[in-house]
Amino acid sequence: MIEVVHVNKTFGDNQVLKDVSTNFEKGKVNLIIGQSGQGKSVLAKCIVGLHEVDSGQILYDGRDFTKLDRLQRKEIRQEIGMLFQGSALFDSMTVEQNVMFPLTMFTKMSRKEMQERVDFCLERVNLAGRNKLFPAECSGGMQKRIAIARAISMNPKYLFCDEPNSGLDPQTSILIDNLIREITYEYEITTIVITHDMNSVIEIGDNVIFINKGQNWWQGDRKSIITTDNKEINDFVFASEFMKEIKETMRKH
Ligand SMILES: Nc1ncnc2c1ncn2[C@@H]1O[C@H](COP(=O)(O)OP(=O)(O)OP(=O)(O)O)[C@@H](O)[C@H]1O
Repeated sequence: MIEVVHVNKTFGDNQVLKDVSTNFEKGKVNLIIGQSGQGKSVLAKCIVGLHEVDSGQILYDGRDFTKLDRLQRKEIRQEIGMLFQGSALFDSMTVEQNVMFPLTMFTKMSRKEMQERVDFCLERVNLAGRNKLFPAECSGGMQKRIAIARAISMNPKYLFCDEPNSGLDPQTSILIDNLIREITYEYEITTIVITHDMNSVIEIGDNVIFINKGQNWWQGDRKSIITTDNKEINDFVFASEFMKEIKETMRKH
């Protein structure tokens, strides 16, 4: 579990995060949603230590990241898998080399152990045998799955996904969402997904955190999002006529 406790973050005279407290639960898909510019990325960057908080605590299973020194932070960072927007694969490396990269950087595994781990991770994302391809030879959905294989290669306790569905067609988005959910449940990972995809909210939102005006405005699961009367979240999630219809249909059942 990751706990965020009374976190504040200001840039100049712009207070972006205002006393944000929330929990990201273990073995669950935790979604951060909200309009553009409300502080989602700043919150995520504070959690992984890319921004220092002004005040407050970030607890990784009880370990206060804000109080740790560089080496202690490094230990926690090695427990974090990152899935970046646009996959961020190395174009000059093969699929296998991309997935192996964190293992060569951060572990003392033998070549054989690394190979076994890479094969296992590629198998897990349904890319067995695609080891020698280059990213340019792979579709957008495949690239995302390679990035997921790389993110889980170190057996992470925590998984951060920044807009995992951006640039993907609806069907492939569902496949990626399902994969993220399966992996989260299977390995009991604390997964945090920043998303603008309302389909993901309804499909995989075990714990949804709605950031509005720099605050944790609303929090609940995908079922309570259907029934909430909170105006701002309703306006945001059910903005389109299509989403309004889905809400009405789901409310009736
Ligand atoms: N490094 C920075 N320096 C100064 N201001 C920043 C910095 N990073 C973010 N901000 C400001 O913080 C606010 C929130 O930005 P943030 O990137 O968290 O929004 P977001 O909710 O993730 O939006 P989007 O959905 O568009 O990615 C914005 O006003 C932005 O200008």
